[in-house]
Amino acid sequence: MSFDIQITKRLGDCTVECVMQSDAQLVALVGPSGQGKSSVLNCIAGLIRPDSGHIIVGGHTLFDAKRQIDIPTKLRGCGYVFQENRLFPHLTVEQNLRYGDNRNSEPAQHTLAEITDLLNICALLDRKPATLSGGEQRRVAIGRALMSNPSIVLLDEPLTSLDRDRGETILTIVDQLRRETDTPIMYVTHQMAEIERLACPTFTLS
Ligand SMILES: Nc1ncnc2c1ncn2[C@@H]1O[C@H](COP(=O)(O)OP(=O)(O)OP(=O)(O)O)[C@@H](O)[C@H]1O
Repeated sequence: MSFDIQITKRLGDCTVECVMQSDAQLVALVGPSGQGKSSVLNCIAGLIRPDSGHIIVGGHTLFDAKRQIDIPTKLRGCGYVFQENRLFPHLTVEQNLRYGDNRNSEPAQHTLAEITDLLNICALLDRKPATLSGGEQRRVAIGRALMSNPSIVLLDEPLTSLDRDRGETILTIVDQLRRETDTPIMYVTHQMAEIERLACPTFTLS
């Protein structure tokens, strides 16, 4: 099973509950703003700790409260594309990409050349993030995530602040990732149009 998740996490006054079981390589997590979607991604990435439950992705148990399993963040292999990109402003695009370079001992799934080609960012390698458009920054952030040889790709509202054409470019890249790799991908959005376009199983939080 690609995703077997059942967690609760208290955030301030509310408790987020996520239940997700799917064999699909790509799943979407949808819901209105403030419902806890990013917090679920943070739990999967190991940035915050659920209060209860388990997280199993691609057959790997990342967290299990009962069995006292809590794999450290750096060993979880999450390629996380944050809503706000979080590129390093003092590094060039190439240095940002190489920061994520093959952070585990597995053979690299993709070379720098393949990733820059896939994302159409070859011409940007010497530029700093501040000189890039929103769509270019998002593609570099996706590239950095892919360079880490991820076991899971987490995309947090990747179309935020992009116009329709640039958004479509990102959706095409997600489609390509789905076709060309078997890496589980979780796609967070609050836009039903994106879900319809990706045609993937969709989960909500309670
Ligand atoms: N450390 C925290 N302490 C208290 N409340 C928190 C904490 N982290 C998040 N929250 C609250 O939990 C709720 C869920 O936040 P989260 O960012 O996960 O939602 P989201 O669904 O991803 O929202 P958006 O779509 O706007 O990004 C929000 O109300 C947020 O204010």
